[in-house]
Amino acid sequence: MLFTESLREENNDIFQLIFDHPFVKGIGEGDISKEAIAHYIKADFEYLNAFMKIYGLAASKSSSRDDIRYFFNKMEFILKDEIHPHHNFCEYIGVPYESLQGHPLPPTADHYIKHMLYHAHTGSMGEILGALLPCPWTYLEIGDELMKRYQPTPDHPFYQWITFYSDARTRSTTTEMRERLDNLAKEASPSEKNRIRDAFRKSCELELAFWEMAYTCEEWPSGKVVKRI
Ligand SMILES: Cc1ncc(C[n+]2csc(CCO)c2C)c(N)n1
Repeated sequence: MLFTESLREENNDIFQLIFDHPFVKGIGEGDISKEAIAHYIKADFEYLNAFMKIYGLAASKSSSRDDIRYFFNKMEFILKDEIHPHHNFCEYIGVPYESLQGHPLPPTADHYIKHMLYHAHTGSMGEILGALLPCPWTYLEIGDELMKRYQPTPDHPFYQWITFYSDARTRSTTTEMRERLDNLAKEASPSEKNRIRDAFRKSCELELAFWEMAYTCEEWPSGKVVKRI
């Protein structure tokens, strides 16, 4: 069994909890509160910024031009394309995208970003990819699950969102990242493989927690945050 096949199997419990999460089901049903969507976009705009920075850190740890090109292309894809699903959500709630940018992160998004940054700064390339992979993989499977369960047509309010993630490009992002990680795993020691497993599972947990954060409009316990300058 390939290393990433074993990761998928070990974390199937979390994948199923994600498919059954009320926010994710709400995408399929075309019914989510405006507050939850706005909360999601505010955090996810910052999440995508962090994701691009992590690709940059991974590029700085790359030893071949092929690897540098790979991370560069992935950054460009986020900048140019990954914003389309955000636009779909913004149009649905009738709020300009710009007004949802630059907000402080709620605790779960803050945790997720710092978890990825930790592995990017301290870990091997395998560990970085292990922390990043649940992002495209869970969204690809959400897209597939929603297509299967709800068979949305172009008049569905989240048709663009669902088809974006069940599209061939999210599939190839996932497949390429898996192939890179499977190749690295062939050379990895048992302790490194365990660190990759840990990074992967925590990112799966944090993907699930991110949906819950948006659904419950999670805030910091005091209700106050220090604004960044
Ligand atoms: C919390 C959260 N997790 C995953 C995605 C989806 N996503 C973000 S970047 C990317 C491409 C990776 O190269 C994908 C699929 C999201 N928007 N927000």
